Amino acid sequence: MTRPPLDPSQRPPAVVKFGGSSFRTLAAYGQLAEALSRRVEEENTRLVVVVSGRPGETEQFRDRLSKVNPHPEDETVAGLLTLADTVGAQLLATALHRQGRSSTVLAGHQLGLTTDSSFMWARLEHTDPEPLRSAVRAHDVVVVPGGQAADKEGRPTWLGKNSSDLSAVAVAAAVGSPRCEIHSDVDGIYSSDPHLITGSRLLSEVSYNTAALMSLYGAKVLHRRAVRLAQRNRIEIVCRYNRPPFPAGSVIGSAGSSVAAVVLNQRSAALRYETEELADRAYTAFHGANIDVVRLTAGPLVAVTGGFVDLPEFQRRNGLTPGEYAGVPVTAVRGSQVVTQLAADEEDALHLTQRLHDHVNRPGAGTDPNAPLLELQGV
Ligand SMILES: Nc1ncnc2c1ncn2[C@@H]1O[C@H](COP(=O)(O)OP(=O)(O)O)[C@@H](O)[C@H]1O
Ligand SMILES: N[C@@H](CC(=O)OP(=O)(O)O)C(=O)O
Repeated sequence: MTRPPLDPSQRPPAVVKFGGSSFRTLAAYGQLAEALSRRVEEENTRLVVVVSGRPGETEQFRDRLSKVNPHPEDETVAGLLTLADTVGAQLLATALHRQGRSSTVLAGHQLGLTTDSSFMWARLEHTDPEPLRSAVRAHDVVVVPGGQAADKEGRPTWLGKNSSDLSAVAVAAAVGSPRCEIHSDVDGIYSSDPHLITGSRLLSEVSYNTAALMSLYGAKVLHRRAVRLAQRNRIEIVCRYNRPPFPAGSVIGSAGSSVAAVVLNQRSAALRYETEELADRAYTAFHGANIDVVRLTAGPLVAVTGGFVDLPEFQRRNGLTPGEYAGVPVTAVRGSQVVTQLAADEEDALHLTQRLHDHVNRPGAGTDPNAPLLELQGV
């Protein structure tokens, strides 16, 4: 006797995220809706799909806002910049409806994710899983705009720039899914940015600690707080390419061998302060605001990684003596060791990264996590 298939509304849905790079054309919405619909049928599963706005759209909103008010209050920034992801979610939902697929959009204030009231880089404080779970019971596909949440008063908050990964992991935790699949224009974490650095290698198994470390120093692909939230909830992150058949490249979990990687983010900036004490104060202020920042030890230096922070305005608002621009940090990572060097500008950072990457991957370099990385200082 064959058993009836399990009712998909009773099982955790698959949680998948598609970054902005998945929606370079409007045709991408229809193509993705078709592929998602097929997955619902073939795997007899329900889906929660977290989507980002189209590439550059969030920044277009920022640009418009700054023309109306060059120093807008955080609440407005959160209210406006999160709209790009709302647009993306609605476009995907309507593409799914066109396929005849039942779907709904759950926006930040409906999701059950409650944050503090810091608006710009808000911290998740509480999750009520019920809104998501009941939407999953009612629809084949629930579409969630990334980066959105709400504070206790129901006001829209923003989890910060590029925070859709964090939304996806928070959603996976809420619906009890053991896995979160993150789709992008790369199929995983590489030993350096594969679009810029020749010879970048795919890292198939990466530990939470290494992924979080690379992200802290500015590697795009995965959001640092998403990795940490996944680690706390034992959720495996599977990185996949964003076109069918969505091949999986890297898995981020508790396993993962020691890797050698070089992190480049041309938007990162190091600031040099007059004294160590001023650098400490600046670090504390950035860190307290939930912005990715590293206190470099080679001097009174602070690296604000990942970009999209108005540094002069942040320092002014926080009463900090402004630091002087000290260059673009480039960081070599092996195991838990890190060495950061400063490049004069974006162009120089690219050359430095290539040199460091060639060096750590030279034949016979080995992967011993305890071998000193300090030798890199002279490269
Ligand atoms: N170590 C790395 N491994 C893979 N990709 C990286 C790395 N460092 C930087 N990147 C960049 O991250 C990009 C993917 O992140 P992102 O632009 O945020 O994608 P999405 O819009 O899909 O979320 C890649 O296109 C790649 O250029
Ligand atoms: N609106 C978000 C979308 C996002 O998180 O983008 P991505 O998933 O492409 O990094 C942003 O630009 O910050």
